[in-house]
Amino acid sequence: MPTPAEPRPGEPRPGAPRPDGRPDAPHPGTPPQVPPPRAMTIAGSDSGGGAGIQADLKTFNALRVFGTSAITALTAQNTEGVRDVHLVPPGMVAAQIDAVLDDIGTDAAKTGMLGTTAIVEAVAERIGHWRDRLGPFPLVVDPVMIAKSGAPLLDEPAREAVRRLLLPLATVITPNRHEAEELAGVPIRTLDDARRAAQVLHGLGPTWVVVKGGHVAEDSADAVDVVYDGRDWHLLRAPRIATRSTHGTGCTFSAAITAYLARGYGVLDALRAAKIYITGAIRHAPAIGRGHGPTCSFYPWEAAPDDPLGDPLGAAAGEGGAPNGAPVDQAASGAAGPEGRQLDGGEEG
Ligand SMILES: Nc1ncnc2c1ncn2[C@@H]1O[C@H](COP(=O)(O)OP(=O)(O)OP(=O)(O)O)[C@@H](O)[C@H]1O
Ligand SMILES: Cc1ncc(CO)c(N)n1
Repeated sequence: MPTPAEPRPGEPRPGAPRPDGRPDAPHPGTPPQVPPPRAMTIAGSDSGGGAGIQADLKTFNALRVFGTSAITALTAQNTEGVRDVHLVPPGMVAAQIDAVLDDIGTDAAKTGMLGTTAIVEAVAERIGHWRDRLGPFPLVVDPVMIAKSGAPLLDEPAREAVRRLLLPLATVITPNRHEAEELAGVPIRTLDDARRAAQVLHGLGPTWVVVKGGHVAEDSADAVDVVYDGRDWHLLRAPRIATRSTHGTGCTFSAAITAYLARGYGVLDALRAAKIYITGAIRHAPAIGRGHGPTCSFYPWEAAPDDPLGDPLGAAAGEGGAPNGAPVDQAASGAAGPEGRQLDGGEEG
């Protein structure tokens, strides 16, 4: 019988307690674990659990990505509104980012509620620093400004800081109608207005712009998001669901984009997969609270318990060994929504 290999000098014996007191990696006899993709959210806490950090971490988890966080603010919030806000000192926001990225690293990150200019400055500075150290991980900027209930989540002067410091760092920005109007200075009523705003926003430095359509043409049958990368136009189209459960839809959508980027999807595939996810999460929203209820982050587990949204775009979407291996448009041309409907309005001139 072969004798078990002796550990080399300096290596711990399998199963022995680690000198730093941290739990040892796999229990002897268990197969080696492949570490999951990692995603970080830098955002505000929503005590009601439907938006902000909570929506982001639930979404990362549902999409099988290990989530980490830096909290920028505490909100006392529920489905009816925001009762109070307590901002985290910018140095503490930076310390959370440093603690996570110094040890755990990340495969993608997103920002949500940032509150003030000082927090925007701290976040932009630390992201620049850690991208220099770790490599240029993708960053999704959801330029959150006001809650659905109307409460401000970013003060007026900080908008300029978002425009100047954060948008140029972004791989993808995901403004809703109001945020796109504010940042681009373009009023939006129609999809053509959204295209005009996307063009202006692209000029501010992000690689991809998604102007979300939740609040554009609200009487139309579909919820359509306009996508622009400086060269090509795409539409993310899905049926508009008649519901009051739309609290945190923007957070959940941008978190899903971040999760798919962390999993190695190309940007357009990540957007298409995230659109499928948010549509399903809205459709399966639970009846929670008296106001605008949350969406259902874990609906894929109920629909297919053995394969929760393994790959909504089909095997071609390029996870694992061959990220982005498939031609993006070929992969997406087969992407049907939860209704079996085509989600992508296709390329446009
Ligand atoms: N009723 C709906 N039915 C289907 N999709 C929707 C609906 N409302 C929003 N969406 C989609 O959800 C995503 C988020 O868009 P939305 O414009 O609601 O973000 P938001 O206003 O930033 O949300 P929030 O402020 O609640 O976080 C987009 O893909 C949008 O098209
Ligand atoms: C903390 C937080 N972030 C974002 C939003 C936007 O939905 C919210 N309502 N609360």
